[in-house]
Parts: sequence; structure tokens; C-alpha cells
Amino acid sequence: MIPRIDAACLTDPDHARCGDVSAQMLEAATDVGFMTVHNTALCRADVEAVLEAYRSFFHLPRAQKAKIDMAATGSNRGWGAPGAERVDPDANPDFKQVFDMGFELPATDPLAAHGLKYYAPNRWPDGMPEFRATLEAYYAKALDVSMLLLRALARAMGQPEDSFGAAFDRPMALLRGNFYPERPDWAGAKDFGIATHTDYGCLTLLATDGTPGLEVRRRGGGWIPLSAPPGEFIVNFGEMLEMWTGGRVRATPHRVVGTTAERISVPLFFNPNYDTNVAPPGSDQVILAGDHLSRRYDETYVHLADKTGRT
Ligand SMILES: O=C(O)CCC(=O)C(=O)O
Ligand SMILES: [Fe+2]
Repeated sequence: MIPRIDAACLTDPDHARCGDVSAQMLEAATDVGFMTVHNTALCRADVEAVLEAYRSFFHLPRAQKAKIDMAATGSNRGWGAPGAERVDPDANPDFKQVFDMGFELPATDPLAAHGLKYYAPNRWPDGMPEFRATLEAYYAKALDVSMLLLRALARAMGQPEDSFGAAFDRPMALLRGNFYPERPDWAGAKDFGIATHTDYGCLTLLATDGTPGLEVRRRGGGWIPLSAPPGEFIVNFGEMLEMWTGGRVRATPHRVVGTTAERISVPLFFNPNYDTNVAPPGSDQVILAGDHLSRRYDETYVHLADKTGRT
């Protein structure tokens, strides 16, 4: 069973309808690795607006999207073509397309002068100001919702509310639109919309257009289909939080095979500040969030793998 959480209960847990929301959250994080969350500050209309913005972008002629193809840069901002990512070395590159945008440091931030790749400038399609405005507005709210969830999780784990939260004032948070066309005729057993993977960061706040497609690996084998309508979110936990909690929180593998229906999903990958040490507590290791993220990006983005000499 995948826990279904009413986000209003996280701020008002004593409300009559709430039940033991902390226990549900703990089960989600430490057992199945997934939950759904509704009643957040992002309402159905916010999600529908961002889905519509991505839909119009992805349906542009290829040549227009290619103008902001991230493969032409050393960063992951802008459009990622089909085949731009291989998330599973045993599978072929994914047939999805993506559009990525991330956190931009204010020019006055001392770090801005360092040109850190984690905070690369966003790239926008020409002549679509409403696309940018819609994504930026969604991004800001999605950061708030993710922060609320992570604070609630810390509480549920019996830790100070800020035990993760303090590391998110310059989050390497990435907002992505995933566009899955119909599963192509040529697709074989090694071809996926997105092949089996775990997410890299702490928490993923995923909106979808409601079309089924996501499958979550069941402990002990098999796949659990999971879908949610716009306005209800699918939330899962990533590798950094698994490390940071000494394995207590689970990063659960998942995939999208693809169906005869087109599908759009919108993950917000809630990654902490680049200099956060996400090593297990009590270990004397140092694992910087930025180093983990760039290693995983280098392994995944075909254009970055090429640059580091891997294939
Ligand atoms: O499209 C989905 O439902 C899942 C996408 C996903 O797992 C990802 O982008 O990391
Ligand atoms: Fe994922």
C-alpha cells in the first residue's frame, strides 16, 4: 500500500480527519519509498497550467527546441532530446524528451561569481514569455511544498524539524518536464520512456497529467503501477536522503515503459545546497551533495558522459 497524505494535516495534525499522519509518512519514507500527497499549496489549476505550458513547448517543431538543446552546453538547462539520457546502463537511452530549469543565484550572491555548474543559467525558448513565467511561478511554489514535506519527515523521524531544512537556502533543485510520446513501434525490451532508476536527490515532488505509466518496484519483486490526477502529487525519496539518513529512508527504483498514450510528468527534484554533507551521520565520510549530483549527471546525460570520456 502506498500511503496517501493530506498535506493540510502536516500543518494542522490535530484536525479531526487527520489520523496519524507522522506514522503514514514514516512508513512511506522507510518502507515503500513512495507516497501521494494532496491538498498542497499547488492547486489543480497551477498543475494544469504548467502541464499546458510544457505541452505547447514539446509540440514545437524540433528545430525550435534544438535551439536550446542542452547537449550544446556543459550544463543541464533547456531541452533534452530523445535519447539524451541513459539512466540505466543495462538499458538503451530513454525515449522521453525533457525540459530542465533550476535555481538561479541572485547576482548579489557571493557564489554567483564562481560560475558553479549546479546553478547554471536557465535557457528559455524564444518568444514564449508565458512559458517562462508559468514555470518560474510553479518552481517557487514547488520549493515551498517540498520544504514543508521534508520538515514534516524530519519531525516524523523524531529529529529537529530543521535537520534537513537548513541545507536548502540555495537548493540545486531542478524542475523538469518529461514528455513521453507514444511508445515507438521500434521499441524493444531495452527501450523505456525512462528506464529503471532511483532519483539522485532528497525528495521528488512529481505532478502528472493523470495518464498511467509510472511503475514502482515492489520490495520482493514486481511492479506497482502508480498514478495520480493533476493536483495530487506522487512523492518519492532519493539517493542523497538515503545516504543522509544512514539508509533509513529508502530510494526506491521506478520506471516508465510507455503506452499508446502520450504522457507528461513534472518532477521537482529537491536537491540541497551544493556544499551539504550528505554522508551518513556518525560516519567520518564527507559526501558533498554537489559531488554526488555531478557524478550522477555525468553518468546519465549522454552529452556529459561524452565530455568525461565515458560512453
Ligand atoms: O514520469 C514519471 O512518472 C516518472 C519520472 C521519473 O521517474 C523521473 O523523471 O525521475
Ligand atoms: Fe525518477
